[in-house]
Amino acid sequence: MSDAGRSDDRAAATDGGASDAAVTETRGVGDATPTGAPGADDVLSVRDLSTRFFTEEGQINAVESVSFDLREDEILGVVGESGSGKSVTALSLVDLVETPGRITAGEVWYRDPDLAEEFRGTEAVRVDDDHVDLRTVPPGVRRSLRGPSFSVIFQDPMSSFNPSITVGEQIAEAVEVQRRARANPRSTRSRTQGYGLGKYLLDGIVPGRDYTSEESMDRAVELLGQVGIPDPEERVDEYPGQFSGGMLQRAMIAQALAGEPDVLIADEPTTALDVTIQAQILNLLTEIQEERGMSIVLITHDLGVIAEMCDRVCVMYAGEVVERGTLDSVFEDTVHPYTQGLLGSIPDVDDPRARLEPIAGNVPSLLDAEMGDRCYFADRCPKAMESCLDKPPEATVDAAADHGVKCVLADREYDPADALADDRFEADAAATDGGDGE
Ligand SMILES: Nc1ncnc2c1ncn2[C@@H]1O[C@H](COP(=O)(O)OP(=O)(O)OP(=O)(O)O)[C@@H](O)[C@H]1O
Ligand code: NI
Repeated sequence: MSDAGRSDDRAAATDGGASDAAVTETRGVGDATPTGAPGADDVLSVRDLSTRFFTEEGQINAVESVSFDLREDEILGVVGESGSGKSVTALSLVDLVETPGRITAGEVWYRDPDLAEEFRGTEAVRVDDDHVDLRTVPPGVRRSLRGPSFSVIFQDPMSSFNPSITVGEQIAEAVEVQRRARANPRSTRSRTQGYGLGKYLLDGIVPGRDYTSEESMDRAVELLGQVGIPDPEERVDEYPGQFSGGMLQRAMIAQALAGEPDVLIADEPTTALDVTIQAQILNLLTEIQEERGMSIVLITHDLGVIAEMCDRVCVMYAGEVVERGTLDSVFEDTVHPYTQGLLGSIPDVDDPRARLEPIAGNVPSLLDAEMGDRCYFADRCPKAMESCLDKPPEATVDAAADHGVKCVLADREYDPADALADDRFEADAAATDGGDGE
């Protein structure tokens, strides 16, 4: 497999063509590496998405050329340690990255035949069959999709409620936005006008009282009940501050479901909850997903949750997707030592006394200046070799299982004789500082 067409420049993320060259050569029949146009059953196809934060300390590469497909009716798990770029990826999908952050490259193809029809032939908007690259549509249209098309359950429930509006009104508003969008699917303008209330107070718009219909309020009560909030008829009139963290988390899930979105992005939706409720909520998500045919991106630290719920999985490390594929293939034919490490840290249900083995070392800072151009996991990797000082291209493990990995072990066995000496990283860093780039 040739590495030839590969640009060494990290900025190659902005130049999909060059960085894809090597990947294309490794592709098998099943289109394992998501580099081409979105497939017909992909609700969402992300290509080479990069998001950076431009801070005083320097440029932080929070999301580094991430690509994946979200299929219709599937749950895609995104897993990785703290700081691996999961939340920033989620925010990037819905265009909610805030300054000093910015999406610097990539495509976010969303399947929406009406939208595609509306923009087909326009110059600035990229359309591919039924898919539209959301990065190229006007920002107002992008916002209008939040709710009826995309919903996000954020890690921090406080951030998605306005403290001065009752929980019920905010959920009812999400119901109304969805109803308007459904009533008028072809008109982007009507959606855009509908946008702005409920959870979109992120943009500082506050709905007036009595804005929501009784019908939507009834639906809000129903949704609160569904997510396990006791006495929903009463709680619906309370303010977010009157809810405990766990209750608010559930209310946020109700709010996200109110829009009946095509795509639900759930960022650690149950971290704040106790184990019983956690299981309840996850069951609820699965049920609703099956009932409504929704696609879910489920972000979690917990590979156990992934194993239970997901069809497909993306493993993130240091801003990159390092291994991805169907659950079975990634769990059974694991290639990346990082994935192996995460799997090793799942509690063994059959043997509760089994020790957890967290991966030694820490996630790198993601500061561009400190990242270099090699496998980012190499300095924690029990199988690091000399070749890991070069950036590994994504290789196909099993095309049929959509299983790809960024690791040299994809096509060679680990040989302890090749083990990398500990001081090689410093030597490599020194060489990079000396400016050996081409
Ligand atoms: N507002 C910000 N300003 C600067 N850097 C940021 C900002 N938000 C995120 N980052 C950086 O982006 C990186 C990825 O963060 P992210 O929140 O996506 O990680 P995560 O995988 O979701 O972690 P966790 O599991 O803890 O939620 C972090 O290392 C952080 O340094
Ligand atoms: Ni996060």
